[in-house]
Amino acid sequence: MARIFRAVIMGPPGSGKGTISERIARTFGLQHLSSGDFLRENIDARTEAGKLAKTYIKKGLLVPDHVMTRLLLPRLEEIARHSWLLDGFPRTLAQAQVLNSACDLDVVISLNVPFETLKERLRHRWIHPASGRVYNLVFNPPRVKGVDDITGEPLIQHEDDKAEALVARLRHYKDVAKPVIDLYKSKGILHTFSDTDTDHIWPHISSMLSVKITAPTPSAQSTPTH
Ligand SMILES: Nc1ncnc2c1ncn2[C@@H]1O[C@H](COP(=O)(O)OP(=O)(O)OP(=O)(O)O)[C@@H](O)[C@H]1O
Ligand SMILES: O=c1ccn([C@@H]2O[C@H](COP(=O)(O)OP(=O)(O)O)[C@@H](O)[C@H]2O)c(=O)[nH]1
Repeated sequence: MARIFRAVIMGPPGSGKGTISERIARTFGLQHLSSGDFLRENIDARTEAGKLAKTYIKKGLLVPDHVMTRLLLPRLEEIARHSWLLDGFPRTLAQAQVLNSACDLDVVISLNVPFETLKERLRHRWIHPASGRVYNLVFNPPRVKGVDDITGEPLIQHEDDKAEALVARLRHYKDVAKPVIDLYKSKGILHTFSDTDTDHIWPHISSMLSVKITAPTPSAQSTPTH
């Protein structure tokens, strides 16, 4: 049986986590779990956690750690027999520590994209809210302007993708993510990719994952075969 592979992708807003996650999931057959999409599903389904999360998201705040972990960990257990890629979680050191005690990660991908590029991308980002599909008027425009390719439904723009809010958002991301990145660096599982373009980063991520996904686990290597 193929072994289970667990990966996390991190990066500031607009760094291409959603775009790259979609490619990773498609190419390597990993289940993609986006914390933002999962929260929105819970909000739409009016679950208790969804109702609580909405009060924070509406104010532009992070959802408290205990709410996030209570929501995400059971979902991870449900898909425990699959290989997965987590996008948007963990976001804080407390979340990383809880995840740490629940499972061993194989790889953490960290995206490093210049600020000017992030600003430019988010200005042109349009989203199909029901599916989480992401477009960019320059990079990957929808076939028909303002409309989702698959469903034909209207696309929307996030309020906080406006340039004015971005500096604060990025600063906040850096402060919160730094200890998480340091933790994964110290564990030797952090892989950082720096470029202005997902299409340039993608071949490097793809070849790194090809090697890691087919490599035997250290425990499998040491287990004698009978
Ligand atoms: N791990 C998390 N911890 C706390 N809050 C979270 C977490 N993941 C998502 N959220 C909340 O859900 C909101 C939407 O998340 P989502 O990842 O879709 O977008 P974002 O954080 O605005 O960034 P991006 O532009 O990278 O997509 C966040 O603004 C935050 O309030
Ligand atoms: O090389 C790239 C990668 C992404 N994008 C666009 O940049 C925006 C942010 O990407 P994404 O939502 O994947 O990033 P995230 O916020 O999830 O990290 C989206 O409009 C993408 O279509 C882009 O223009 N060039």
